[in-house]
Amino acid sequence: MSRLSLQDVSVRYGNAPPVIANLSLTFGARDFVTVLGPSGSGKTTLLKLAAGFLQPTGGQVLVNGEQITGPGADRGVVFQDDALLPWFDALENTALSLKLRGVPAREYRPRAQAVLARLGLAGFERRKIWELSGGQRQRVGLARALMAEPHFLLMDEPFGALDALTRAQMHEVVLDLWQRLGPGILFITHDVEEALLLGTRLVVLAARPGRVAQEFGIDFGTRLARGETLRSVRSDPAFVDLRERVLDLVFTREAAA
Ligand SMILES: Nc1ncnc2c1ncn2[C@@H]1O[C@H](COP(=O)(O)OP(=O)(O)OP(=O)(O)O)[C@@H](O)[C@H]1O
Repeated sequence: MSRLSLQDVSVRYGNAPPVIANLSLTFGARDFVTVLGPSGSGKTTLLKLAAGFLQPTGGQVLVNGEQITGPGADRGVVFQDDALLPWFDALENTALSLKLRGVPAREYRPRAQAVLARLGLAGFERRKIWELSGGQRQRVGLARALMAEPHFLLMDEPFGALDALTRAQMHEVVLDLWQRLGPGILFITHDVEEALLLGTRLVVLAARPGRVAQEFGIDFGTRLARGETLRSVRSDPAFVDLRERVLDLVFTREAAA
């Protein structure tokens, strides 16, 4: 089973104080780790380390015990600004990495079509990016990340710009693909409810330097994925209590920083 491990990592930009110090975090297939923390606590930096876009100045990032040296097909990345190419259609954006590698269209088309259909975009393959809604664009971003059948999905506030209803729909999409395909997910968010509703583990970071303040094991996402309603989960006293505790933890620390 695949495991991604950040071991005692630190990041320092130039001579400035460290942005992340001695942070350790390991997750594997079927883990859904949500990461919450005040602005500047190093959430995006953490994701860049896991993606291999950035090398730590101390410590190691390992996939299955091997130190990573850069991005890899085993790790799919989704950002908030989905970085889709507006002059390509949904299918070409989905298949972009295969297209760039020279894989012929007759091979990448059916694969991209299947992934788009899984994300509810059957019939939208030929639409240009500017002809899609925000939620549909994020689905294309997700489809692109899924094309290589990654073992890990790394998501940086992917739904931050969406309205509440579309965001709730995207939560269902992500929980469904997590349940069916089982990648390990690292999901960065600013939103306490989102962090609680999706994850199996919630990691709260503290700032200056970025480090793990606390970790909680949670089952709300698993319950939603199994069919419990959002209303029932959100009104569960365990959910309400934990939301208050986490809000306290994040905002008290933010105020103190
Ligand atoms: N390339 C860079 N050069 C110098 N400093 C950087 C660079 N990238 C990030 N930083 C600094 O590192 C710190 C952590 O940034 P990061 O984006 O990881 O935090 P974050 O928790 O994701 O913040 P936010 O919630 O505001 O997105 C910030 O103080 C930021 O200014």
